[in-house]
Amino acid sequence: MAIKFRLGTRGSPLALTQAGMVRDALCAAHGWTADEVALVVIRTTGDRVQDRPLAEIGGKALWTKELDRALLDDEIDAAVHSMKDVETIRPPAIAIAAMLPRADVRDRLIGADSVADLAAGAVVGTSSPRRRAQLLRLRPDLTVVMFRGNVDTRLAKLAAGEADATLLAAAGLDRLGRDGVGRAIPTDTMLPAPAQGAVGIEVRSADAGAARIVAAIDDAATSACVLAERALLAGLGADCHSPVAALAALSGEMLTLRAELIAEDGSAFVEGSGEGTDGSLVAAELAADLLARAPEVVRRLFQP
Ligand SMILES: NCc1[nH]cc(CCC(=O)O)c1CC(=O)O
Repeated sequence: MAIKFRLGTRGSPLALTQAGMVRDALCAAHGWTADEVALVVIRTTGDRVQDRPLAEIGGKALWTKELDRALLDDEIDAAVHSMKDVETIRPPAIAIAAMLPRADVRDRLIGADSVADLAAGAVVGTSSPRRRAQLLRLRPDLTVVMFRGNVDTRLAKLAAGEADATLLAAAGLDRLGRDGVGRAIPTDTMLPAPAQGAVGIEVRSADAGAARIVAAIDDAATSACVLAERALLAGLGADCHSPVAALAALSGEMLTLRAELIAEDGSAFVEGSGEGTDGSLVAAELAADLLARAPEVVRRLFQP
């Protein structure tokens, strides 16, 4: 047996599960056996530093920098990512080549049945500026404390009483077999992060062979929606420090994109939507529209 393809992944349980899903999809598409696809675990700065806010140690690049290097150094043929963690602007030498079918896009609340049901003044653990802003907008009485670490770490912190509740992506919980954990929050109550629930695969831009291999497992609707959500981030000049939520949906050729920008303390926000057949155009127009209508405290968080 010879290795036909090398997939780079982070080493967290969720990352390994997602890389396994990509391996299975590649095997099904190309008639390979599992041992012909190597999973190469790359340790990232984000995995090592758990005790400080991501913003302080450098943001989203923490998760992708080492995988980018391994890809560019030809140690791997493709890198598997949660698309939510992939920076808005990618190096020209790296291309997003495919996405798996999107999972449940919603956040789940763990510790109460709904945001409205949280006790007055409850403490909620999250390190996501979006979740923090959305929670405080809905419930200004809540106290939001920093919660980092992988899914298991956060559930352990909750069990240890460090907070009354926490929010996690349904996609991550489900993929880790925790489908019974928490209550899904409707997207009308809490719009998810751009690209939430999508697993993407990147290749070297110059590697047409790898791009072709990976394209065989692309879910076109997921790619169209997630690329539109990412184009919105680009139009806003937004990154992982930005309290922005966005969700696209496809109906035939028509793409609908909803988004909201929220002040970090939840005190102000702007929301809007757009639709059309060209996702990047819809995204660019919605970004401009939101910025034009945003209250000053919200607008100054964004630098297009
Ligand atoms: N930022 C961490 C991260 N990146 C992707 C997921 C979940 C899986 C997904 O959204 O695809 C999570 C955990 C979470 O937000 O609960």
